[in-house]
Amino acid sequence: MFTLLAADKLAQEGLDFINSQSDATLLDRPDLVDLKKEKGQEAVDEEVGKLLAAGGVHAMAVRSGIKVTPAMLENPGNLKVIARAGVGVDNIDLAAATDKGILVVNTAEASTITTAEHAFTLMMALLRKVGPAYKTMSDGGWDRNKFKGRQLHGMTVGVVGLGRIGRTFAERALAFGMTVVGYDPFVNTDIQLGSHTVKTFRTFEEMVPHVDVMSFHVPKTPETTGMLNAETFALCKKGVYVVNAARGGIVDETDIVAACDSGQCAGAALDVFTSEPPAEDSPLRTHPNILVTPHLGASTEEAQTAVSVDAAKACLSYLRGEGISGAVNAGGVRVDLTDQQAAYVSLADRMARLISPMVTRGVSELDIEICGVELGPAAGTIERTALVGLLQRHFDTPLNVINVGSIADSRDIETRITKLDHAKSAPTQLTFTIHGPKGCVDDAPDHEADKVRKIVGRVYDDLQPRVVEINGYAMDMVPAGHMAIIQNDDRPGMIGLVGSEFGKAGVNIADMTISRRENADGSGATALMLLKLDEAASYELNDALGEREGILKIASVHLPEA
Ligand SMILES: NC(=O)C1=CN([C@@H]2O[C@H](COP(=O)(O)OP(=O)(O)OC[C@H]3O[C@@H](n4cnc5c(N)ncnc54)[C@H](O)[C@@H]3O)[C@@H](O)[C@H]2O)C=CC1
Ligand SMILES: O=C(O)CCC(=O)C(=O)O
Repeated sequence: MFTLLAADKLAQEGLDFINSQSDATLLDRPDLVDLKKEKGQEAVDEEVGKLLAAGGVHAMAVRSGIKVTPAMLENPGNLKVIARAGVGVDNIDLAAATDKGILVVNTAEASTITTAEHAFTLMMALLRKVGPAYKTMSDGGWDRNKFKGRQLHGMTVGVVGLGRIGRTFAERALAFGMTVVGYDPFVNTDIQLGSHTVKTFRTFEEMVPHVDVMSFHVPKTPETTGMLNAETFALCKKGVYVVNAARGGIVDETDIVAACDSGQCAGAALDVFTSEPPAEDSPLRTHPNILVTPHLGASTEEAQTAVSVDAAKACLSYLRGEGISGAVNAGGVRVDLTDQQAAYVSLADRMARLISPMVTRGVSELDIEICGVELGPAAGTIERTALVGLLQRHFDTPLNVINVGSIADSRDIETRITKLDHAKSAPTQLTFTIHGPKGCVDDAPDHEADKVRKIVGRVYDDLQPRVVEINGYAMDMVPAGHMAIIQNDDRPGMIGLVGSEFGKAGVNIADMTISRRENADGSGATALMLLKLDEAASYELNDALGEREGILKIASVHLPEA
């Protein structure tokens, strides 16, 4: 049974969806938003932190009403996924969630049209002075001269951020007879919207002198914060209009008040604020040329229903292993795999765990060769799974496919994936080659092949995983259960020696495969034994065997049963 904590005010339809599922229960806590207003974010951190630490929450959905902070996620219990019912994830500490292995998803598509419509509404209302005209009338007045506005048709609007909402806004502006230009560092050419070409500029500074109105549709990042400020206002036409329904602070709040005072800005419409709600005495609330709405961009029945249902579905789909949609922090990871792909992901886990104890000097590079086009979609999952298997025994932090990428980055571990389209002669298989930090994985490799660790695995038609090679030793064994890998001189008596040490320790050898590799200088050969055991080999047994003449290396590992 999965429990979803609705830690914000989510539309009923999403909550009803959770309640309608036989494997899910709902913990609806819209009061957390009021708690934040009354007692602050710390009180929310404490309250949600307690709920999570108790272990009964598997998924959490939020809007922008509360923040998801590192303090809240200190001990996340069984929390596996956080869904943002909306687009902007700036209220979720992604690094903290990623470090704890928690998937973060958003519902990016569901509120696009609604938000673009709100930005467009703000632009129209701003240019026709609808806000102050309404205020005058509701105060009992009537003034037709004071509220003369401007016509959109014929004006040039600059769209900052040509993603989903920016383009949807642009389409509407074109329909109103505006000229649309844009700036987006990730859009390198002019874009075609219907029969219209939207000219794009290389920099924001190049665009602003050309526009009568500008509208922001960018995420809040270090690059976008304060991008419209006193300096860039100075480059604008006098009397420019500004719309911000993206995030507070993208337009500098002090500088916009100054620009509206000086007339450099004829008027601004803001839906979003650096601090929400803004202070009661904020000049943004009362400036005659500033129109404000309380973060209503996504607030329509249609969008809120859609984001709430999408968020609930995304959580359950991940928890059930059906798929990941809207992932913000899990690039390339998929859970909706075919049986064959899933079998190769399981093989990757086993191969990495098996080889992990033989990597004694750390890892600097992992080369993953995936032979077989049918495994292509699973490449990201295979990569992350291999890293988890390789690194987990060396870390106290629980690793998973979500957090392992950032942990590997923080340790300068480079992963390279080569995808090969197998020819008829080459079977579908995975090969991992692990390089140590100083070009070696081993303190004193006797053989060139032991400078790296290489393991090759395949899955046959029975979907059972097989290891077919370790460092040049050919074999064919299902890696499962308690296992030991022993490298020894290839000479008579070694099998007996190993058998008798295990026998003395009372550990039964259930299966054994032996492979021989010639020494490069022709001086003889070494062998690799891969043993399946009925129970774990103790440290003492490993130590005792490791001391025996002719035994070069021994490592043991426990893998899931196949
Ligand atoms: N007011 C509200 O209630 C809502 C506000 N939003 C805000 O709208 C933003 C945009 O949403 P979508 O269009 O769905 O996102 P999107 O990801 O489809 O588009 C964002 C665009 O911004 C561009 N961009 C990134 N850095 C930039 C920079 N320095 N300068 C110019 N462009 C840059 C990206 O290349 C991308 O094309 C969200 O990040 C969110 O903050 C979204 C929904 C509701
Ligand atoms: O209504 C909300 O939850 C805010 C929507 C929003 O800002 C977003 O989706 O990014």
